[in-house]
Formats: sequence, structure tokens, C-alpha cells
Amino acid sequence: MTTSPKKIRAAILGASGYTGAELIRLLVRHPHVEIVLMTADRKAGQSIETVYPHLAGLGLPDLMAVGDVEWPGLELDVVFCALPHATSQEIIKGILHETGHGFVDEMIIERPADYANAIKGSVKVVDLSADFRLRDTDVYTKWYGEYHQAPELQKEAVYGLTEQYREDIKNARLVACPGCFPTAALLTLMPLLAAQKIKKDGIIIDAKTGVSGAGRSLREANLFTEVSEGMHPYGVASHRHSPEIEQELSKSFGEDLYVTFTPHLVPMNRGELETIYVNLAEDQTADDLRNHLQDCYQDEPFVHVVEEGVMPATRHIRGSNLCLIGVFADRVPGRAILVTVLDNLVKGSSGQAIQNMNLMFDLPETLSLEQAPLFP
Ligand SMILES: NC(=O)C1=CN([C@@H]2O[C@H](COP(=O)(O)OP(=O)(O)OC[C@H]3O[C@@H](n4cnc5c(N)ncnc54)[C@H](OP(=O)(O)O)[C@@H]3O)[C@@H](O)[C@H]2O)C=CC1
Ligand SMILES: CC(=O)N[C@@H](CCC(=O)OP(=O)(O)O)C(=O)O
Repeated sequence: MTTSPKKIRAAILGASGYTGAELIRLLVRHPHVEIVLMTADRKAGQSIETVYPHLAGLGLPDLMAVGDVEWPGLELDVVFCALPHATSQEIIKGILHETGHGFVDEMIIERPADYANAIKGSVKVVDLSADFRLRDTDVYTKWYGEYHQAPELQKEAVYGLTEQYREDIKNARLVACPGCFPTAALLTLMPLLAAQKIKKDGIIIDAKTGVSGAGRSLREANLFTEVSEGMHPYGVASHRHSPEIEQELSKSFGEDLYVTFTPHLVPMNRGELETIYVNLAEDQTADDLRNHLQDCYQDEPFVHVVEEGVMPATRHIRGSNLCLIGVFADRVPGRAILVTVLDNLVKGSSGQAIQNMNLMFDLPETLSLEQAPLFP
């Protein structure tokens, strides 16, 4: 007689948000995961089908306020944190505190007993927010405008760009999933810079994103009337993803570098497209870049380099964990243009988070992420 293995007990903090809903959509098909806790803020107390009728009939727990959670007895194995940045760090600090590896600071953890015995020593945290992505505390303060509440964990966290940091992610207890724009930019540029196929100077990342990237909170700037039938840049020369992209690219290249990064909001629900302009290194051609990227990603389940002449588009990745990369020669000598697409709510956040969780639990990386994109 075979016994079925015990399921991974998962919590989704911020389950009523866009990335939270996407975690639910994907995880309910995961053969080894059971969602035992879901939290919300304004929506606390409601059932998930009230908030999201598309998630009806799945037998999920109701949404709770974080402060009302009876942590003891939950015996969580993994916590997905899909909360706004700055909110995540305090809660994660509290959760990891009681594992015996945490860093005690009674001034900051006001009610550590709330978490006492709730969490097993082996609990793992997958954070979707920006709180643990930047290594340097001062850089975090500069770009996010506040002091970090858990600087030790900031140093400990593993940057969750799966294809680059797979081995570190497997052994991590806290993974900081990259932002959606950095995911596309880094998957495209890190292998090229590491192999010195492109120059470090003059990299331009022109990004377009769907409106769900801004989250579900009501913001004037995201009203239908503000967004439909037009497009506009935002965060020009000041977007928080610039230092995140530079941190990782500098590591790949081995020297500090800067990028010009400009995101644009376009009237679609989800999806992201980056057109990236680079200067080729000596003796390199666009074909060399394509061949190199194809070699790097040939065994990857989710990152694909399209054949010459094929144009990646957001409709090719919608609802999937795919990232597609196209490489084109510029007519300006010595330059190339790369086009990268992914779904901000899947590979750009929740899908990548689950990919990382699979690694952290020694499971096949593709579990619950295999579905093809929704097309047309
Ligand atoms: N959207 C995207 O494409 C991406 C988002 N991310 C990051 O993921 C995280 C979640 O984003 P997203 O899902 O878009 O955001 P949403 O605004 O859609 O959802 C935020 C969630 O957090 C809850 N929440 C808000 N404030 C608090 C609080 N003070 N305490 C406890 N819970 C709170 C909300 O509850 P309620 O609804 O009840 O108010 C909701 O469940 C963010 O850090 C974001 O930057 C990363 C990559 C891509
Ligand atoms: C349309 C829109 O606003 N998109 C968000 C990107 C979402 C994301 O990845 O943000 P975090 O770094 O906070 O996780 C933005 O540009 O800030």
C-alpha cells in the first residue's frame, strides 16, 4: 500500500490582491500544496469567492486580518508574502523570529508571542515585495524612503531570479522574488554581460506594462478613464527598479554599471514588453547574442529564445510562466535590439514565486506552472 506524502501547508498573505489571486489560481492545481491560511486587509472577513468570483468552489479558507491569525497550530511550511513593500518586512521578521534563526529586536517585533510555536523551525518564506531584493541598506533607504526594519534578513535573503540563482534558492529560507521589470531585463541581459558579449555602457531598457502591475488598490492614476486609449511613461529616471536591475547586472559583469530604464503604462490588463538597446562588444553580432542566449536557456522550461525573425508579443505569454526573448540586429553598426515579454502576474511575480517554492521543497520546478498561455 502506498501512502500519499504530507502536503506542504501554505499561507498566502495578501490573498485579496492581484498577485495573491494569481498564487491561488496556480497553487490550487499544485499536487503537493494545501492552502491553509489567506489574509487580507480591507477585505478581511470575506470569502474568496465574494472578492474573486473566478476563484469560487475551491474549498479555500476565508480571508483573515493578519492580526487575527491564530498562528499556533497552523504548522505552516511556507508563507507567500504578497503584501505591499514595507508591510512585508515586519511580518516576515516576526515569522522567522520564532524559528530560532531569527534576529531578536523587541523594539520592532511588538508581539513576538503571536508567532510563537506557530511556525516550524523549517518554515520558508517567499516574498513577492521589494523588501528584501536590494542588498545594500542605504540603497533601500534612498529608493524606498524609509529605514529597513530587518536589515539582517535583507542580507540573508536570496534574490529569487530562478534561472540565475537556482542552487542558492534551493537552500534558502527567505527568497526575495524580483520585480516584474527586473525579471525581464535580467533574464535578457545577465548572460550577455557575464560572457562580455555586450558593452556595459549605453544599455537602454524601454518597458511597457499592463495596469495590473500597479496592484488592485484604488488609485486615480489607474482609473479606466486615465489609462484607456493612450499610454504614458512614468517614473522617468527615477523608477525603483533601476537600482535593482543595476545591482544584479553589475554582479554579472563584475563592475558597477548604470542603465537607462523607462516604464510605460499601456491599456491592457496584464503583460509586459521590454525593448532593450545594447552596444555589441568587439567582434560580436546580433546572431552571436541570439546563439549565446539560446545555449544558456536551451534546458530551461520557461525561458525561450525565439528564432530569427520571430517577434515576441505579450499575447504569446498571457497567463503563463513563459518569458520569450527575441534578438535583432540594429541598422546602426555595433548595436543590437532585444525584445522580451512576460506576464507580470506569472513569471513577473506569482509564477516565479511558485517556481522558487518548488525548488525550496526539492520538487520538480514546473509543478502547477505547466499550462500554456491563453491565446488569442
Ligand atoms: N502586480 C504585479 O504585477 C507585481 C507585484 N509585485 C509586488 O507584490 C506585492 C503585491 O502586489 P499586488 O498583488 O499587485 O498588490 P495589491 O494591491 O493587488 O494587493 C495587496 C494585498 O495586500 C493586502 N494589504 C494591503 N495593505 C496591507 C497591510 N497594511 N497589512 C496587511 N495586508 C495588507 C491587501 O488587502 P486588501 O485587498 O484587503 O486591502 C491585498 O491583499 C507588492 O509588494 C508588489 O509590489 C511584484 C511583482 C509584480
Ligand atoms: C504598472 C505599475 O505600477 N507597475 C509596478 C511594477 C510592479 C512591481 O514589480 O513592483 P514592486 O517592485 O513594488 O514589486 C511599478 O511600476 O511599480
